[in-house]
Amino acid sequence: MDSQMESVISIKDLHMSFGAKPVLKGINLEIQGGQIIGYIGPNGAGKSTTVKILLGILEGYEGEVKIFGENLSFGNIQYKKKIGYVPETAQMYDSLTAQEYLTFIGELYGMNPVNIDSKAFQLMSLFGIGDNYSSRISSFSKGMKQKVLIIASLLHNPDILFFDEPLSGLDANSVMIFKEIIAELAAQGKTIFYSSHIMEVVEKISDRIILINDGQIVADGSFAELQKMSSEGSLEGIFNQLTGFNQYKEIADSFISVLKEG
Ligand SMILES: Nc1ncnc2c1ncn2[C@@H]1O[C@H](COP(=O)(O)OP(=O)(O)OP(=O)(O)O)[C@@H](O)[C@H]1O
Repeated sequence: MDSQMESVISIKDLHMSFGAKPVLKGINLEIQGGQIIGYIGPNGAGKSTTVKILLGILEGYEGEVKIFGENLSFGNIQYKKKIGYVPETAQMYDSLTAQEYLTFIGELYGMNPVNIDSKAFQLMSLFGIGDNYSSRISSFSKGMKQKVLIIASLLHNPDILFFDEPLSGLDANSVMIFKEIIAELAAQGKTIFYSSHIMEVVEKISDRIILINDGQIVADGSFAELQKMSSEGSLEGIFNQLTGFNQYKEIADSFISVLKEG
């Protein structure tokens, strides 16, 4: 079996434009199972656009995108049952209780309602919010909502997980639990596609880091490999260098000057 056949995600020469504006300019990626992929880049670089194409919720791209060997443009959506997703900002049906919401999501994935209920309650309890299982989501704090979103993405035991800023709102203890969970999921062979702007976390958890800038991949390798191609020691420094950014002080000073006007 060649490495291409083993790819869980395969992207070839992916282009995407919104109107006349090119956003993805030839992305090529082969991703094998059992890895945590840190997918990083500046605001507007094209990360969410890539993920939405992989999720099958954004069409009109050029190039070839395959998940589990299945070409997405052929319209077979079975692969979606093997995918979990935590979006950066989510519409959560706030008037539902956590129990109702998770049951709804689990049923969308074809799970048995009894299994969903048992699993969802146990997972919420493990995340310290079991007492809120029957409460409306509208009464939840930001971090509590985020925990429900994480549980919703994992409930059906997917093989690929797409996380967009999954730690948003989580307290330090919950962050440790979450990092451990994803490390164990990757060890089981699952693929984690992890988008975040928190460089310290991406640096630590990722087996492979893909840096995208202006719709193109500008670095792809382990943190150690990225360090070798840069004079910087931290991922934050490598990010600044490879995206050609070094004027943070000047910009901050100008910002303060504008604030002082009038
Ligand atoms: N539906 C849309 N219509 C028009 N332009 C869009 C649309 N979605 C995204 N874009 C544009 O595509 C570019 C890439 O956006 P995308 O959301 O993929 O960036 P990102 O890397 O995820 O950024 P961030 O780090 O800010 O989340 C941006 O310039 C954005 O304005």
